[in-house]
Amino acid sequence: MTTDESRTGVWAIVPAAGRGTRFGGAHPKQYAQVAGSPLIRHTLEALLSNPGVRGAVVVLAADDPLWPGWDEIAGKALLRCTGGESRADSVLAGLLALPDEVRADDFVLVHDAARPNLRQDDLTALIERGRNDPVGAILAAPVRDTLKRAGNDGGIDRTEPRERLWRALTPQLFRRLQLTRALEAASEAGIAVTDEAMAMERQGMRPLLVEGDEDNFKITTASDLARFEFALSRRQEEIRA
Ligand SMILES: Nc1ccn([C@@H]2O[C@H](COP(=O)(O)OP(=O)(O)OP(=O)(O)O)[C@@H](O)[C@H]2O)c(=O)n1
Ligand SMILES: C[C@](O)(CO)[C@H](O)COP(=O)(O)O
Repeated sequence: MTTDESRTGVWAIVPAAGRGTRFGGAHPKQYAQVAGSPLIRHTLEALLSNPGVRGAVVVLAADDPLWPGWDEIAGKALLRCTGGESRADSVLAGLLALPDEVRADDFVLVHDAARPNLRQDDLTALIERGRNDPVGAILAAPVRDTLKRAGNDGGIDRTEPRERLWRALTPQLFRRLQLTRALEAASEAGIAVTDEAMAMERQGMRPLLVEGDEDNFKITTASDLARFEFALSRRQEEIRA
């Protein structure tokens, strides 16, 4: 960790250019209303209200119909750029759109717009532990359920071993140039990486797993929205208590 980084915080990239096909609805899920705000607002406030985050680049679809045009949240700068066909393409676009103050070896965060329920203590832990790792780190949750491999007939083929299995979450924290090169290499090899860590692993690197809260789930289907509304109301009750 350089002295500058410890003083200024890290920049975040927020991929928000998806169509939300599994979610359905008339508009992309990042604009679904929860407690009076679009989902993406909850995500951006969770990120930008943390003292360890300096600003964010939101990656939007070229035809995004609803971006409200915010240029700052929680007093932090909010930039935007246009995403691509895949989430990895969108993250690459975000990396290229970061301000010049973000140096090649500075750490940057990537966090899904679709993960609004990010806890401050998890975000802070990821930044602190990731910055002290030679490669970087991701929030993740250990698998606690028994895992089944399904057959084509809907029956169970077998139970999969779950020892040392984790579910990758976001944010994921890596150095700007290393992540850019890893994503470009995966793209050139025709490999569709589903998270940033996968691109880094392909380069022979071993990102650190930082355990995060199970409630940092991704809004993927419509039922996830009700789960977030409940989590939000529970958190607001905790604050009032
Ligand atoms: N080309 C893409 C695809 C996805 N994302 C973003 O990546 C995050 C995680 O992706 P996912 O949950 O799969 O969102 P969608 O791609 O919108 O969902 P679906 O696969 O159901 O269409 C979301 O914040 C989404 O907006 C993106 O920025 N660019
Ligand atoms: C990045 C991610 O959220 C980690 O679990 C996940 O891989 C995104 O997958 P999606 O299919 O693009 O939602």
